[in-house]
Amino acid sequence: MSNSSVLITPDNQQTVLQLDKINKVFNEGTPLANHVLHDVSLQVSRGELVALVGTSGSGKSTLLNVMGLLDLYSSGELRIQGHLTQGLSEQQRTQLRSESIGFVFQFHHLINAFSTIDNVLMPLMLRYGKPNQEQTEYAQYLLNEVGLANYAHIATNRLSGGQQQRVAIARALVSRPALILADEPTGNLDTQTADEVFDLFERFNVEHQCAIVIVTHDPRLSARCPRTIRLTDGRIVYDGASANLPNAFTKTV
Ligand SMILES: Nc1ncnc2c1ncn2[C@@H]1O[C@H](COP(=O)(O)OP(=O)(O)OP(=O)(O)O)[C@@H](O)[C@H]1O
Repeated sequence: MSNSSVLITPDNQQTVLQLDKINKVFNEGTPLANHVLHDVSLQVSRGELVALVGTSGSGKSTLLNVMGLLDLYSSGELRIQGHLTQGLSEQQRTQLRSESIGFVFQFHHLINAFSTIDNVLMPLMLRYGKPNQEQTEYAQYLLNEVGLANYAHIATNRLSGGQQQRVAIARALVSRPALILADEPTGNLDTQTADEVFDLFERFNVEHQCAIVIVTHDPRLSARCPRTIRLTDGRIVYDGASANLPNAFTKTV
């Protein structure tokens, strides 16, 4: 399925994520200092589906963690839905994160002992406490959407890997975020299941108009994203249409 139908026009285009000259130095000021991100500038608008690619160690996860306010950056400016993130307290960062961003990781971090629907509701429970009827109905709607309508009350450790990743996607969407950040979400799935999980990202991207940035080593999946950003040694070396990615940059491992 192509994503070319995304309804972005100049009128409703809205910047969800903006990075200006972001640098990240681990262990700054120590002999172990490691300058991993170098002047990374990019913008992601509502409804975009973006692949973040690059060889192992190029800084993809570091960049995703910075974008998601899971890690601090060393210099530059980062805005999420127009909010400047510099100088926010930990509590404010957590609030902005939980209001604006949904995460999907390779290892989905579901809580095994909990039912599927409680896992989906977890971000809302952490924020608001006991879920209300509208929230529960929305979680059930998302489970229907990811093909798990009948699994709501089954413990997640009884689901297959692909099913668990579907639960993680529903969980990422439950707070209706403007941005989904996914780090190798299909990394431990077989090809067919990876394709099916990716179909869901495409569908939610179009139907909910959430922006999605997805780290992947799989060139088949990055080719399905209209836009690719490629990192080499923590620098953006390509940012444009995936279809125009130079051959020299198609290697994603
Ligand atoms: N907490 C940390 N402290 C110091 N260096 C780190 C830390 N986390 C990551 N790095 C370094 O940052 C660089 C980029 O790592 P990162 O995990 O972002 O790469 P990646 O492109 O996601 O790699 P992969 O595709 O293998 O997951 C590596 O050199 C790594 O060693």
